[in-house]
Amino acid sequence: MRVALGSDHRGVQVKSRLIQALQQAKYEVFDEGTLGDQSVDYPDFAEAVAKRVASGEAQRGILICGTGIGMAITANKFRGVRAAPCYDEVMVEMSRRHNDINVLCLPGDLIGDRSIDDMVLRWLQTEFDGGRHADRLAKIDKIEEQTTATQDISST
Ligand SMILES: O=C(CO)[C@H](O)[C@H](O)[C@H](O)COP(=O)(O)O
Repeated sequence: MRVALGSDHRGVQVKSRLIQALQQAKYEVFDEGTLGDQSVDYPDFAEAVAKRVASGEAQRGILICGTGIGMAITANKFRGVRAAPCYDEVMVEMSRRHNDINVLCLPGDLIGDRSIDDMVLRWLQTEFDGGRHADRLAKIDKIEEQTTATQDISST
């Protein structure tokens, strides 16, 4: 599985640690930056990761900023991306089983001493439950199609 990772300055240390853990676990990794601790704008990195996932070049994305919120807002602008901030094991597992999220947004500032590597590996390995949850995701896809079509019409 190919995984794209991105962070802003608040998530860069967590990103480095995760890249090592994922490579050790034999995942193929794209590092979309940032690479240093200078202040940067999280939408730039969320865009890079979301494009990898939306295009199919990566099956999953992981974004880390202070809270994960801005990353999720940005990534969800891309068709086919389902992103959410998750901060503990239960959120991580349910985000896969019920919502089939493909971009995990982590709060670098709030994760504390939790084992982030284990949390992320659990997220990567948890399957979607399907069934009634798939019907709900289909409704979200329909809304996405309708709103995109409306936006296209109003911009002409
Ligand atoms: O979630 C975020 C954006 O919604 C993050 O917490 C950012 O990392 C944060 O806003 C960056 O703030 P800074 O004061 O410029 O470090």
